[in-house]
Amino acid sequence: MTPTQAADALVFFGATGDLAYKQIFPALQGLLARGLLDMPIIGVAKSGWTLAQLQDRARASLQEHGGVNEAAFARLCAQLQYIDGDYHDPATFTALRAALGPAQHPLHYLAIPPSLFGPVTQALAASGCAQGARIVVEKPFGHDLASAQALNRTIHQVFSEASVFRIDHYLGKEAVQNLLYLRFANGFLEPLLSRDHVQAIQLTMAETFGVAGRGRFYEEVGAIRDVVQNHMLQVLSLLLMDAPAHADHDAIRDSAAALLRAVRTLNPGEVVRGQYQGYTQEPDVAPGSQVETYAALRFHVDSWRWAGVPIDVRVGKRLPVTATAVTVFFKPPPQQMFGDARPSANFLRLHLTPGVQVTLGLNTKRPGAGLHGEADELVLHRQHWDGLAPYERLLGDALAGDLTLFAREDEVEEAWRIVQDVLGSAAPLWPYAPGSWGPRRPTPCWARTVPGSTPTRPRGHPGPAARPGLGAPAGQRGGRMSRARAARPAPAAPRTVLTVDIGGTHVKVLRSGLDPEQRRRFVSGPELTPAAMVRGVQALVDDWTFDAVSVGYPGPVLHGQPVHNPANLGPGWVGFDYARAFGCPLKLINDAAMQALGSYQGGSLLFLGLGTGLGTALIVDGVLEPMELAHLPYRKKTYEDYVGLRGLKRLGKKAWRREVGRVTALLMQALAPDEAVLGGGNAALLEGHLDHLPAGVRLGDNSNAFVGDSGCGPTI
Ligand SMILES: NC(=O)C1=CN([C@@H]2O[C@H](COP(=O)(O)OP(=O)(O)OC[C@H]3O[C@@H](n4cnc5c(N)ncnc54)[C@H](OP(=O)(O)O)[C@@H]3O)[C@@H](O)[C@H]2O)C=CC1
Ligand SMILES: O=C1O[C@H](COP(=O)(O)O)[C@@H](O)[C@H](O)[C@H]1O
Repeated sequence: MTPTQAADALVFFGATGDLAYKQIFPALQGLLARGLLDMPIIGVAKSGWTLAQLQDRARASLQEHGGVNEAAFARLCAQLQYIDGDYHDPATFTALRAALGPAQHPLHYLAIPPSLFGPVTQALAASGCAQGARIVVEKPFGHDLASAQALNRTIHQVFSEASVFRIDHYLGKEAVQNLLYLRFANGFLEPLLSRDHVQAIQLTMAETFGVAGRGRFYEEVGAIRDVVQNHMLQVLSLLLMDAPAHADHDAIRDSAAALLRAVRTLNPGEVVRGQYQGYTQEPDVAPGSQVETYAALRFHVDSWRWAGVPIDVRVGKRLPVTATAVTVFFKPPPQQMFGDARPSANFLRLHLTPGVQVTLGLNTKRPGAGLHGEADELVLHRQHWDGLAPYERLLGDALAGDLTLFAREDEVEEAWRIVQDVLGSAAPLWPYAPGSWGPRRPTPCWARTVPGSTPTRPRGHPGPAARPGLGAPAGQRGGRMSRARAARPAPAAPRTVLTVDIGGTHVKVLRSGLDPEQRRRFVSGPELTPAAMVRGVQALVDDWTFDAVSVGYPGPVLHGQPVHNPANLGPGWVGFDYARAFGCPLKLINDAAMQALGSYQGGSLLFLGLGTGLGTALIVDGVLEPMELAHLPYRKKTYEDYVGLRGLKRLGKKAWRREVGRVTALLMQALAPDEAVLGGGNAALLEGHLDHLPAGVRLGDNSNAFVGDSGCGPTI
């Protein structure tokens, strides 16, 4: 069969399965509604069902996934046949051959467990059902490189490559096709996408839900096989490939395959694997399962165009949002012409799910006197979601014989080669809290959520997909470009940040990219002035280079400035020009807030910093609120008098620990956080004494002070 001949029968194996229920019946109804499926539709499975039962199942599927179009559903019922039989039984295929009748070019869709792809292909050949036919193969295509190669060999014994449609539903997404179109239909964009202008790329696929009843399947794959080997690498190949000679299937696939060949095989040392807490309690999941539900991976493309540009991919289940987006960060201008702080990074962000959105991050002049800038976003978003659902588009293309949106043999094998060394337990597995952005430790800076790279729901996205022809409001085609003042700051450029943590006994410093063990410190105390602090820091770090300074200040901060002097240090901290003294862009925040950020894993968190004083901060659903609870009355004094250093000295360790427990319990009662973290220099005295503390309390890691505001911390 040549690729341009349209199919004259559709056979779908796996008719009673989960995918058929969630995706295939809605796609069939969509195709029928558009008049593209005027042929026999034959479902094959082994449930022992009747045709009427399959029709009932189809109706239930449509009711749950977009609604029933009665006219199209009536056609579906009229055209639908059902063959009940085991795929290992040749009689099933004899029955299929008979049901196909005069059809010359059937399309066989294998929506079945991957272990059956080979046997069903062979049975199709043996029964004569493969003659003149095409085949659609679900994902995952293989389990690793060797099994993918073996499956390709098996399939090619029966079908030529031009008749094999390896489905990756990401390629059927409107936004993924828009990525291809945007790149090569706009002349200005293409020259910018190279190492000359790009400093980093980040692709995140986040899902709030877990394995959602697919525990058995997930146990065999894990996140890397499930979505990195296929969806993520397809997106990267379209984003990074050179321009194809034409828009036809082979030219596009040639470019994508050439790109994949240049992607370096992943190194386990540049992969972080995580598993959400509670995964092993999911149905069909092994108690001690080592399967990852989260992965952060650093890719390198060894090509003239992309050499040296870090490409970070993060995927995970039970993360804070459901969204997929890729962000290209551009290099800053070569000179800083204006006196204000270094401008935010320019970026191009493509939201891939849900909906379609393109965002360009720019710096523009703030209206008013002087030349001062602010971060702006130009946002192109669809008013209504009226694109074809991916399965409808892909099945329609396969029926028509259009291979453009299907993965080719060499692409699939290259993708397996790329992930091959990081499959299974090649990298250690770290737990993470559901609703957080993945494991905290020992996640390197690059693998954490970089400010601004975090996908949120694109603006204007109406939520669940409304399907055309089903009584949904008529979709408005075309996009709308708006100039949107960024609701939160545009992403900071990935850059080197010196973090300074000012404490009552020591000032500690660390540069981003260094190990926490490499932090340095000098003694502070009641005499320390800000000028002395700056001199001390500069002396300590004169062999380090950095682009910006981040200061954790031990007192209340408003609009980036101290509100009053720290209780335990010298005078002069209010009104001091810290940025001028350091001679570079600087951000100052409350020190407890900084540590809280470093400890935050989602939900609501109360942070108590047990140092010379008592630092307090609360984060609720990503909103940070530094607080000054230390000076509230407690017994005859204040909280700080009991749990700060003075309290420790006066009471002794044992009684101090009891007071820490009481104060923590009181504050937890009042503020009802999901958890409390006790950090600060004296928190170490609680190790081995956690029985003094209420439930829901954990000890923080003091290096979080450097994580929280080093430019690698979570987006708040
Ligand atoms: N579910 C999803 O969300 C997604 C699934 N996929 C892929 O789609 C494919 C199908 O997945 P899914 O629908 O979840 O799987 P299910 O286990 O839900 O369904 C499997 C289907 O195959 C049939 N089947 C299995 N073994 C036999 C056999 N020996 N003889 C006859 N029929 C058999 C089952 O029939 P019966 O029930 O009658 O036994 C059922 O219809 C897989 O490749 C999966 O990776 C891809 C993306 C998403
Ligand atoms: O293939 C898969 O994709 C889905 C995500 O697809 P999306 O279109 O909703 O972004 C993922 O949840 C699933 O685990 C995986 O098998």
